[in-house]
Amino acid sequence: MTISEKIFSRASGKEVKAGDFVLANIDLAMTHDITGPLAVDGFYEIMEGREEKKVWDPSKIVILFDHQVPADSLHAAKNHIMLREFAQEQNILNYDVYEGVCHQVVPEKGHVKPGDLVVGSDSHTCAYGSLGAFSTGVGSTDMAAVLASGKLWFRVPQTIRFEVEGKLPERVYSKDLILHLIGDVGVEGARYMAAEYAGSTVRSLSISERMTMSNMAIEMGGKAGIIEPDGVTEKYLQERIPGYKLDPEWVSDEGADYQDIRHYDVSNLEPQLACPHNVDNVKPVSEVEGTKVDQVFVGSCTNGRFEDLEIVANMMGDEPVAEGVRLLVIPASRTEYLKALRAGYIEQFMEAGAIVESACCGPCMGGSFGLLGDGEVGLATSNRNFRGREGSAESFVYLGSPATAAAAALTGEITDPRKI
Ligand SMILES: CC(C)[C@H](C(=O)O)[C@@H](O)C(=O)O
Ligand code: SF4
Repeated sequence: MTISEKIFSRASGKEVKAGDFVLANIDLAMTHDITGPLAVDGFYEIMEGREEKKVWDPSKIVILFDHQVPADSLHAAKNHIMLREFAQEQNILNYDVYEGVCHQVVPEKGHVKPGDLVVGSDSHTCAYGSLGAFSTGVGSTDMAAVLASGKLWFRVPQTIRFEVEGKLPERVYSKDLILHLIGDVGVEGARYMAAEYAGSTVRSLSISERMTMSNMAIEMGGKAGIIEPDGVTEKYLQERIPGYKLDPEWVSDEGADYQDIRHYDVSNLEPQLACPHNVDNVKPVSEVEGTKVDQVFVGSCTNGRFEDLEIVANMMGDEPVAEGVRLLVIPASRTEYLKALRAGYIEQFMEAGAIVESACCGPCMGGSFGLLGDGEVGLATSNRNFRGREGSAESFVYLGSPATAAAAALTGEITDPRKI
């Protein structure tokens, strides 16, 4: 069995394999300020006529505010009021108004562990696969059903395994690797499959770097982006769940039935960029060098952690942001912000002329602020570059690693970070 088949077997109480339809028990459900209100409406619709209108288990629900914080419109403010009231009424204690981007906060607070079945009403919920959970995004109506019953039906997905070997060269990171994989298989390459990342390269990555890879599984159509848990996972969890011990069950069996196994050697991988307007339009940075940029955005659930900010800070040193370029730095959570603050990086960014905002999604999906205007070019460490994603439909978004972002912030154009 693959790790995903094992998780679905446990969650549905019977042995299942890829292709089976199951009704599974959910271990954790996450919703946020954009998709939450619709899920809550749906929940009350399901509950109509019942005397007790209670969620299935308040301790297994997490509600976070991140896409439009602080409220950037009256509509957002209304959504926030509704969710706060819902959390209070339902006794949902795991809710927070300004803790940061959901996909950073959920693992950071120790809500997810290997073997869990997690759903979130956000497509990048696949990020928690970095901890060996089967974690996937669902729509608000599915979330309504989960809030009411704690169950959801699934077709157990096939698995596509990515075996990655070799040491990542200097200034080449897990973001470059995942972009490379997406470029290779395409935006539908893992459609409805669990993307399983394995091999010595993946093993050598920190949880932060693994999160970047799991986060972007959806950009190849993946249902999940799962990494078998190991000592690195155990250590991360022990810092969050006192006494946590890794259960050796949560790995794929030798000879498990895969849809496809793909092999990669990253020893010579160059820094990669997803070019406008699709995440699978991936090219080595060297091919796009010299393109002028108007805005560099360092942040999001993909690459807004302390480690990412550290890469940018180290590359920038005491150099200023290039003239005419807006560098927008938005840490992914309050915790990551504080770590960067204490390390002196926030001060460094401010001195360099950057705009530093508190933890939220920022311009990642063209939400609250930092939008690109007609004809403008942005380079972002986030995960999507669809037309209009960060503002104007006439703007252009490139996606790259924090190092590639730092290089562009320093030079004002797309630059190979290995040259800095
Ligand atoms: C707002 C939400 C539905 C959306 C998602 O599901 O991914 C957003 O987070 C995104 O990244 O596009
Ligand atoms: S940071 Fe971007 S990708 Fe992540 S949840 Fe927010 S909008 Fe979605």
